[in-house]
Amino acid sequence: MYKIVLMRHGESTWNLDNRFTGWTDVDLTEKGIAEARQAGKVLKEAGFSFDLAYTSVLKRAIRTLWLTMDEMDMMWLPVINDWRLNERHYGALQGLNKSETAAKYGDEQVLVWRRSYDTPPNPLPENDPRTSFGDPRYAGLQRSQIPLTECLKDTVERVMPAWDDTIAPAIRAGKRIIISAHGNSLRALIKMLDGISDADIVGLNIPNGQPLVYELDADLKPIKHYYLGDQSAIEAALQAVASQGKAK
Ligand SMILES: O=C(O)[C@@H](CO)OP(=O)(O)O
Repeated sequence: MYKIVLMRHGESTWNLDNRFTGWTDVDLTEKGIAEARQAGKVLKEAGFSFDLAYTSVLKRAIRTLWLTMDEMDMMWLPVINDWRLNERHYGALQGLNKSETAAKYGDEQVLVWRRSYDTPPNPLPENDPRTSFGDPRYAGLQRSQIPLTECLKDTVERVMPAWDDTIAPAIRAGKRIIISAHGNSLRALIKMLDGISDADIVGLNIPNGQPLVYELDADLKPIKHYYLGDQSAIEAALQAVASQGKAK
């Protein structure tokens, strides 16, 4: 049996402002920093240790990992930064306030943009200053690999090769891993791991900064999963994420 830990970054400045974030590289708030440190404490108390970490190339996930590892006195842990673990690209919605967008277009439309499997928001125009073309962290990619928008299906299509090519082989080789990533890149991974249907994935939300343990069998199929920490706080955090896209 293998055990891996998935964790969404702590609260970011744009989570606090309730803005669509996607590939925008915003940092953690003070609360996000505290959540990341608390995650480290909880993991340490539960006896976890790791051989390898995976994260995205976005600082909210990277810093969450650093802070969690600092609490565990494991700053030495090897880290693989993989752009394929980035948040789902939110297209032209990036930067807009979620409640204001719901007031303008309706809660249902915003739910489709936030949670549907295959409906992407409108893309960023190619010449929009918010695109990631020219950003040195993506210098190794083809232009066609740098999204202008994504639906969850598109995110699954880049997260899965990261799982198949690097993460799954490391787990099979006996490495104890932690993945510090994002709400929707983790939804993509969990959809695949648990075989969640396109319809049911709409209801899956991931709270900030809470370690989520997956126990996997020899074929890397999930046996069970559970959040570590205060279960009622986690439930409240899940409901709060679900409500972010409502007008009121
Ligand atoms: O804005 C985003 O990029 C994501 C994660 O914070 O938000 P949502 O939960 O609306 O998909």
